[in-house]
Amino acid sequence: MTTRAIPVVVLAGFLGSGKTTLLNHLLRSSGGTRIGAVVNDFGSIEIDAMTVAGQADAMVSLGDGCLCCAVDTSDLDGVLATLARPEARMDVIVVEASGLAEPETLIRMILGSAEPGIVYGGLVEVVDAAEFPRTRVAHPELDRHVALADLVVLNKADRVAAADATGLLETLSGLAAGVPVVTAEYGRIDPALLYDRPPRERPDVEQLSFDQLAREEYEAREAEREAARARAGGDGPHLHQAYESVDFTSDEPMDPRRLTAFLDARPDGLYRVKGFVDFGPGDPDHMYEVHAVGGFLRFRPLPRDRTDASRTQLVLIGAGVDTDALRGALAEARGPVVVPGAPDEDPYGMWGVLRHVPEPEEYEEPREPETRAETAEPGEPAEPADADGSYGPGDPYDPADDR
Ligand SMILES: Nc1nc2c(ncn2[C@@H]2O[C@H](COP(=O)(O)OP(=O)(O)OP(=O)(O)O)[C@@H](O)[C@H]2O)c(=O)[nH]1
Repeated sequence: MTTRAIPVVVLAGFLGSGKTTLLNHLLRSSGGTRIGAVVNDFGSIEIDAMTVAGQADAMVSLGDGCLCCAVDTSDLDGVLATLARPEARMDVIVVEASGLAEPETLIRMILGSAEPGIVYGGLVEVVDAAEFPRTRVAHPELDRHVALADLVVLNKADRVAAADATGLLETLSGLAAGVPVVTAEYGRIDPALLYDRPPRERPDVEQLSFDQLAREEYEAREAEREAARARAGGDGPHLHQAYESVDFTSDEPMDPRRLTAFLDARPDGLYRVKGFVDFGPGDPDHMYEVHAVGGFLRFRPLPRDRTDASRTQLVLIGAGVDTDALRGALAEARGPVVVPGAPDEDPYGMWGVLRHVPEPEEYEEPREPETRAETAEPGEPAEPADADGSYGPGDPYDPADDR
């Protein structure tokens, strides 16, 4: 029996570009390919890890801080060694970098890994179509990240006009000369772009030449880039140097009006918010996943019996933000707990949240029409609650739509 080296693919992209969404798409559409996921969260609450857990064949979280800053690379080596054990039977390992990571450093760490069972499998750079023009101005180093990629995914194509998407594709193709640039919505790319489908029984000689070629090609390209960087005066500042994160946890439910007022008026520098919110009596049946990226804000209801999240856990990431003020504002947005049916109950309190809930069709994997008909229970509504497909306060949120 031959043992082939397992490709390690690095999934990078600026804060909120859609890396976890893409990783989850790969995991859901793996079609038998065994994927090991390594997730590196920037904050100490591991929101990404919680979102990915349960879907991967094996998931390891390397939390709190950018992996690329680790002086000691043994953490990553240890994780790769565990996932590469023959008993784990992995076909591919995907390392999701934090949104502030330097992909270059991560690639070097993988190439320099002492683990013989792995081979560097390429860099996928995810770009947020709606935010890239702005973030690129603030962070010119993003151009360098795109240039390093082996595959560029122009994600969130649904958020820009077709003409803007075309312009962005041209820009990205110019930056990443010679590599594929694909557009995507919710990270739905063809997994074959990243790895071969179960490449189990390949003859020795083919495996060797394939892996060897990939490495040699990368090393030649890297040497060229290294020389170009040295001529230009080095790597420049790392993204995460300017950013700070605030973690917030509360066992007390959050007040929907005060939390949405805070989020709707969030300071400019606060680029990313993610996590889970418990609105207590505001919606006893659901926890809410929240995401803010730049000017974009979304809540997504998660039936309580189908999520491990049980209390409010938020990570806020920004540059030039007053972290104490953020903590104070979040503390102010807690409770008081309203007793259902009591006179001071706020029946419209959740409206501000529901305004930011997308229709499930927007973010779900497309389903075959007959799948829904087959899985529907007798009497279960076949259509969303309202004629326009939206959910409003009082409408039952159908857990089947979360599937
Ligand atoms: N409209 C739209 N939203 C998207 C798309 N892809 C992802 N999102 C949303 O963007 C938000 C951030 O997505 P994530 O996958 O968490 O982004 P990330 O890159 O992992 O974020 P960080 O780990 O914080 O850097 C979530 O609300 C996603 O549902 C897309 O193609 N279109």
